[in-house]
Amino acid sequence: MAVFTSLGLSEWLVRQCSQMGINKATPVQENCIPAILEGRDCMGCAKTGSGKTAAFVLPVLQKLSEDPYGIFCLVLTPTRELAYQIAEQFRVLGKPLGLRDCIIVGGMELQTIAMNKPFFWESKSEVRTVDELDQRYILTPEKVKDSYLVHLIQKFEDENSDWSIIIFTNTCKNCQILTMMLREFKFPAISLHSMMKQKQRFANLAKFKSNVFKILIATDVASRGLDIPTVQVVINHNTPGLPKIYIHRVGRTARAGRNGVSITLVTQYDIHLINGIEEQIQTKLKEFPLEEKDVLKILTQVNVTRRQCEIKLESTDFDEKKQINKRKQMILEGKVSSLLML
Ligand SMILES: Nc1ncnc2c1ncn2[C@@H]1O[C@H](COP(=O)(O)OP(=O)(O)OP(=O)(O)O)[C@@H](O)[C@H]1O
Repeated sequence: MAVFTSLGLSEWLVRQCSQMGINKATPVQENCIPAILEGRDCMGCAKTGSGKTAAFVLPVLQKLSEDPYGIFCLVLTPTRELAYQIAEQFRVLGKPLGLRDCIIVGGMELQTIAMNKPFFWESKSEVRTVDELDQRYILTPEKVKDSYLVHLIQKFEDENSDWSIIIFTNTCKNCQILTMMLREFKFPAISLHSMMKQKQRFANLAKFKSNVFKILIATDVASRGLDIPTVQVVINHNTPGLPKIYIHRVGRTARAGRNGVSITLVTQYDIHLINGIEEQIQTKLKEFPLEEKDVLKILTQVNVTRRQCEIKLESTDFDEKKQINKRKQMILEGKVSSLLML
């Protein structure tokens, strides 16, 4: 690993990095920072949690410090939460510059920016090595996905004093129901999905980051880029349909060289999806050992609780299909870009 000064970064930036515990450059930083400093267009591709943000934030700050004038940099992100997270990195690293930033989310038109002759760097492996991330699966019968989940969380709670879990699920409705259900079981759970008001999304994320709530139940709105170093476990409540989504989701743990576990709940109908994932990540998922009889003990209680939560949700105005249709209509009418809907 190279030290930052050897990559051409100024002393003040190296000092800022070391205050954040960043002393040696990761491969994506080592390869991209000099190219960006040379003024070349650059595309960097590396595994999750490997410091891609600092790979562009650092050279941007250096260039800005050399000529601190005007609107210098526009960063586009796939989700609103990520926009705030990246702005925070700019603020922390760029503090000595008195950097001013502006976050724009939702409700604006986007324009395409043309790039020519980019420098392209891709790491050999885009996915985690087994050393850092222990990737597991649990084969579950169809309609008892939820009992396994409750049992798993119970197990983590019993075995660890300090724990934090992200559970990914496929729809906003499922996300909402799972949160209600886990709360019935007195778990400290909170949700994050795109049917929530933005203010609530930020508030919930902040509560999870500060460990007030130890379980975040989220849709794929949280699967890209979120950097919460304390997350030890990612549970896929549904098997992701695409390997790329799997890679992004499980990449929310084992960040920056830390260890982590991912557990994917798999039904007999998802085996082909797991095969596709294993092929892409070139790793065989290992089975997560669980005592089935312990799961069966809570089966009825979990099913009844879930049904009660579904009934409770039906009595509210939570209508995911209606929301989706409304958004599609807005995109069709050109009132908003699909990118800004995430
Ligand atoms: N050189 C470094 N040494 C140690 N930690 C680092 C280094 N660079 C960045 N980090 C830390 O690593 C963590 C992950 O960085 P970052 O969020 O940029 O990863 P990423 O590659 O963008 O991940 P993802 O693909 O999931 O978005 C952050 O907490 C960041 O502060």
